[in-house]
Amino acid sequence: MAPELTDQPFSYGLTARILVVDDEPRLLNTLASLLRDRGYEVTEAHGGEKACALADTQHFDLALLDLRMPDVDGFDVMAHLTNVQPDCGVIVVSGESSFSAVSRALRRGALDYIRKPFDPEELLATVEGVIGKQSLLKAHENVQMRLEKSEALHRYIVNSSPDIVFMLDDDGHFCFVNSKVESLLGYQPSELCGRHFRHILDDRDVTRGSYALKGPNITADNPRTLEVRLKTRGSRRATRHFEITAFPVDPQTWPHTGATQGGGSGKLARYYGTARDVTERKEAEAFINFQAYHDLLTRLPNRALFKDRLELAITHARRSGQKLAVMFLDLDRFKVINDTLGHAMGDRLLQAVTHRLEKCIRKGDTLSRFGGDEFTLLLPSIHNHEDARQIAKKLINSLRAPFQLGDHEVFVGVSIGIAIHPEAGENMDQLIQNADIAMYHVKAKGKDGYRFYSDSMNINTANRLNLERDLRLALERDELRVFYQPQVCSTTNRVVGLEALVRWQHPERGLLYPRDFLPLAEETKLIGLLSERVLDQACQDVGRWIRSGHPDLRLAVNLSPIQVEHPRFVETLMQRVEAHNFPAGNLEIEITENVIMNDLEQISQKLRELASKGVRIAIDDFGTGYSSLNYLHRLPIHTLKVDQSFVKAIRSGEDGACIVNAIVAMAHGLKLEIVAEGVETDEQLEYLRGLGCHQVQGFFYGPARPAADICKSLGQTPARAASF
Ligand SMILES: Nc1nc2c(ncn2[C@@H]2O[C@H](COP(=O)(O)O[C@H]3[C@@H](O)[C@H](n4cnc5c(=O)[nH]c(N)nc54)O[C@@H]3COP(=O)(O)O)[C@@H](O)[C@H]2O)c(=O)[nH]1
Repeated sequence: MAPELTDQPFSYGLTARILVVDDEPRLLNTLASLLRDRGYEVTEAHGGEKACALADTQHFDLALLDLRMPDVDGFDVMAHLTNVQPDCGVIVVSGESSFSAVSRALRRGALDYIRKPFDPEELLATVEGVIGKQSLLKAHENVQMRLEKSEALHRYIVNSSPDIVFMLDDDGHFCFVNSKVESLLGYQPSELCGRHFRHILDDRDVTRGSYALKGPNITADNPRTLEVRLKTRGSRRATRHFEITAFPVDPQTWPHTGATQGGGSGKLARYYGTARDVTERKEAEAFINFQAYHDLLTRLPNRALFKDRLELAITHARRSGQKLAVMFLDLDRFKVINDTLGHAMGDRLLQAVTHRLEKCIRKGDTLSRFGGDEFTLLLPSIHNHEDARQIAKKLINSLRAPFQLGDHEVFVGVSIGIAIHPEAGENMDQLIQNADIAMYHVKAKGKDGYRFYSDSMNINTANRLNLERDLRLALERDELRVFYQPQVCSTTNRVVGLEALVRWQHPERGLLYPRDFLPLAEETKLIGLLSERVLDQACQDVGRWIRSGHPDLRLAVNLSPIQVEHPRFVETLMQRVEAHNFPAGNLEIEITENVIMNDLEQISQKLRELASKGVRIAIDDFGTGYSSLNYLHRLPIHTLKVDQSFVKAIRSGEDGACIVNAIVAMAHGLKLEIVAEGVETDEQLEYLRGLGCHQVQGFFYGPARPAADICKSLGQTPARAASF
């Protein structure tokens, strides 16, 4: 027995404290002596009033109570004791023998009844019996209380666990689940009990999750751990990530069956464990992972992920014998917009561009942001070049419409280089590099277009470095030459103009053509210096011829987009022209439509400035670029140069020639001069004459030649190439 377990210590056996109440002093005394002799701690109360007063101040385990007393009777004392000391047992010792009095006393809570006069032994036996019962009851209450406390403590600990705590039977039905399941997933523990845990597994994890407990080797030392997604309750259909650890239940230590929260299969609990919510960790991991492989601004795959996918696609293409395409996309005019409107607008533009580009591709394609305004696109399975061409056109067209950035309407274009596997590269690096090289060729040709990589574009890195070094030396050593190709009046056969075309007299490789070194000059920005040299030389040569009797002779010079886009373009050009005293009215600059459209506003301003100084403007390769006719009458344009490809088409019949017809008719309508390029045959010349195209240029009259040759021929009639 453990009396300290009670709130008010109970006096067991001989140490029990007994209150004896009677209005007869003699009887009171006898009773008290009898009990004291047995070792009880006895307090005497002479009458009911005294008894109530004692009960207010002292604790008793038992009261021996006379019923019939004046003023405050036994029933009143019982009522008072019930109030102030409900644990105190009562034995009625009374002369009252009526059934109703006895029954009333017992109903009011008396534990026994002894009739006066009493037999001392019987009385002591009754007292002992009642005290024994009392202490048993008390002990039971204590045990009960301890159990309840212990149960509450364990329940508190289990329910306060940050994890879901569960027990499952052999089939995987819940036997128990703590209330954490409600705050984490929204289920009531009672609704889960008896249900299979599959019920809360996310559909994607049902198979893996269901088999997780099937393994034979789950032991206390080798618990089963797995990560699964669990469904939350309700219509949100959200899932959260959990790390589950399941241990086997030892039937020796937990031999109980069934559910502890209602329902249940009645089977033995087989597993117990915890499910820890790791959603935040998983989301953080997913974010870190996303960040490592994606560009956060556009949310596109980054360079690393692109390379990874390309590597896989190449392996697959090799196995299946299929082709794949890599495109390198570089935005035109992005830098200007970014510098003018600020980086925030630049970022918005990149997002909007991404959005449009994404709409042009299929699910299996990979569009990535390679850096800055560069994107790469992988088309993992194409049939032929035509497939890639269609996509490239789609991408270019998708960016044609203006972008609205706040109050600003801006235009961007895109230059696309395409490398097809396996022709344009066997491995990942080659393909990306070659697509990049092809893209540079688009840029050099006036941007906003696409080109397929071809071997002629490639100069490997070592060659590239050598070539760059050689080109710098060429500028120092004055190895660049300016050749001139005549522009001839088709009716008089007289030379009306000369197009300056650069050549490089390489000390080892001989005469090099622009295609061999201009892309590199553009890339390395040597184009500026190179163009200055060409212009200086051409102004000197042609200026001399003008002064020596050919006052109307026109000098046509090609300009690189990089030159035109330079903020000090007009100033620099005019400085050189004036330095050579070259008449501005004899100078015609050739630019492509794409250069104009790249930055219509800026370029128009520059062209107007030049035109106001007398410089003529020619649109080179007309018909191959934007072909946005709108700018023609808004800009000070003097000449349209019909591209060679249209002139070549003349020989293939009427269909091929119809573009030339249209361009010439339009030029007449707009009162523009027209020069047909690439004229090689009589047939082409006749056709053009017939159309009223009065100026022609091409091998028919001869290729571009050095100044010395031109000098000799000037004034002569170059009827055929041989005479020029
Ligand atoms: N920025 C600068 N660009 C320049 C300069 N010099 C040349 N270029 C650009 O290089 C392109 C190629 O020039 P080139 O190899 O000299 O070819 C020119 C002619 O040789 C060629 N042509 C002329 N007639 C015919 C012909 O009958 N058939 C035929 N197959 N080819 C012919 O065409 C080129 C001239 O074309 P265009 O410029 O369109 O008038 C050249 O296109 C320039 O863009 C330079 O100094 N700076």
